[in-house]
Amino acid sequence: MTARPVVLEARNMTRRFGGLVAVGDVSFDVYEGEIFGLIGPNGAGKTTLFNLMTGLTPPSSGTLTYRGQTVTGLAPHRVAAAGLSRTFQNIRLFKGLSALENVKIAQHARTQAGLWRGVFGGARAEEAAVERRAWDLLDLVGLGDRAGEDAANFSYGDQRRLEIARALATEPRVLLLDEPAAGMNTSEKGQLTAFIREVRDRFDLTVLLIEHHVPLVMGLCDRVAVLNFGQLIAVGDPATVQRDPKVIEAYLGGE
Ligand SMILES: Nc1ncnc2c1ncn2[C@@H]1O[C@H](COP(=O)(O)OP(=O)(O)OP(=O)(O)O)[C@@H](O)[C@H]1O
Repeated sequence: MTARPVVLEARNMTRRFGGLVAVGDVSFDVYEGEIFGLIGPNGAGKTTLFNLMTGLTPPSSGTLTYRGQTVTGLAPHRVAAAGLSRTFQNIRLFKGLSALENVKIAQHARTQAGLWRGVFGGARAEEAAVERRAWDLLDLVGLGDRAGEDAANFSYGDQRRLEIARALATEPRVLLLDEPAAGMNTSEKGQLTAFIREVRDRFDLTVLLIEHHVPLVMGLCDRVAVLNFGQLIAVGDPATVQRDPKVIEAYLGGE
């Protein structure tokens, strides 16, 4: 794993909210193609760290570089355009719009740029390509036969799949998933490991995920980082991290 190129370098990332250090001096590397899990007790700073990495929250200090390019300080849409795309703990679909429309909207930023670049293809060709790709993505996440349905009618599991399709629509190189199993039933959770691996392989992605469901993290992730009170207390392969006394203490002491 360590022979692979580093795609993300987090260096001393810190975020304070008043007197609270939500994320304190966090540094780690993520290697190309790995599935990297971020765990920790409630309030440990996981979502804040994702927000710092994707431009939603500016860091108090520290940097994130993606393939050598500093992405901290960029607006969220610029971070996405650089290749980092994410889903949210609280699902952010457009309710009242169909699954297909939800995916098409997510492609919008990319295709506008493409519209100006495309000398030979007109708007109609562009629209057809958007539509085709949206269908492909829905097929991939197993929702191809429900493309016309209102996203509001989907189960949690299906809404999360649709969110992943939307994230993939921006053609990311790195996919950040905030609690992909939240709200899923046991059978949906069971399918999620294979699904995330399939998405990683098919799109040649690096995947970061926050997840509370420990068996899922342990069975899915190549490496795991553990946050506790904003501090990174362990990074390593799942078996080693699970045995780490600091990690055991954080979970037993915190919950
Ligand atoms: N915008 C904010 N303003 C003030 N405090 C915040 C803000 N966002 C997060 N915090 C605080 O920062 C700390 C870390 O929160 P965060 O949501 O990142 O943790 P988490 O590990 O993602 O938690 P959970 O597992 O419960 O989702 C918490 O104490 C939280 O209350």
